[in-house]
Amino acid sequence: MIKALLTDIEGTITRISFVKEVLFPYAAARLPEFVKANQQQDAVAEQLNAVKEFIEQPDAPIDTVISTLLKWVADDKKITPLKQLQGLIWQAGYENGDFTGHLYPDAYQFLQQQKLAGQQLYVYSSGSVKAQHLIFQYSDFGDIRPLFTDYFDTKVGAKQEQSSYESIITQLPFDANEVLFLSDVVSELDAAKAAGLNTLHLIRDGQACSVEHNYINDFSQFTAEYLA
Ligand SMILES: CSCCC(=O)C(=O)COP(=O)(O)O
Ligand SMILES: [Mg+2]
Repeated sequence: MIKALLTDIEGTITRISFVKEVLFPYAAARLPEFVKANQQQDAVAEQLNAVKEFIEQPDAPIDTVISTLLKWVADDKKITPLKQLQGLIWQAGYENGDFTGHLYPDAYQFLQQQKLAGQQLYVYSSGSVKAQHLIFQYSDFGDIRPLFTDYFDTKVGAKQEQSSYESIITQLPFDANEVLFLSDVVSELDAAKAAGLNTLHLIRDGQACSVEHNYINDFSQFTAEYLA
């Protein structure tokens, strides 16, 4: 019996185009200036050092670090230091009202209903925990952070890795078979399933079908059978 839901963000409860056409370009446009202006701050310096470590160039100049980060943005790489820096940059965008966090109305209604019904709600996204807090604090439906019990990002590992889900489960008061993972990406669902979690595939365009996982096109199609 399902006691907790673990949800992805982009493509599952949030429109992909909001992330790719609003959030990513906003961060990319401001990243060089942000990094140069804040490179001495601990939170930023830590991520810049992580980039240098990743590219195995401990003495890389700041311009090399910035061009590496921008290449990762262009390639949509889910590499932890990039995702952490994006979260820091998005803060100003949300606070200035440049955008609000997109949430599908059916997803918002679903999350509210499940919370009211007693499910614990958790988030696992490649976006940093800070970015997750921001999208929910400044969501289209206001501050919805109270819906969620806890948040996980790539600090537990990549979303395609079975070990990431095993690590999350060790941090929850539930067994893997009591958790339902929601995502739009088959490789993530495969990894979660291998770790013993239940899975539900969100296929928002309504065209494809899923053979390996239960699937729905939006949360209006969610039924109690997925909680059994
Ligand atoms: C927290 S909103 C930004 C999401 C993001 O940066 C991203 O890469 C999307 O990853 P997800 O795991 O939510 O599909
Ligand atoms: Mg996703």
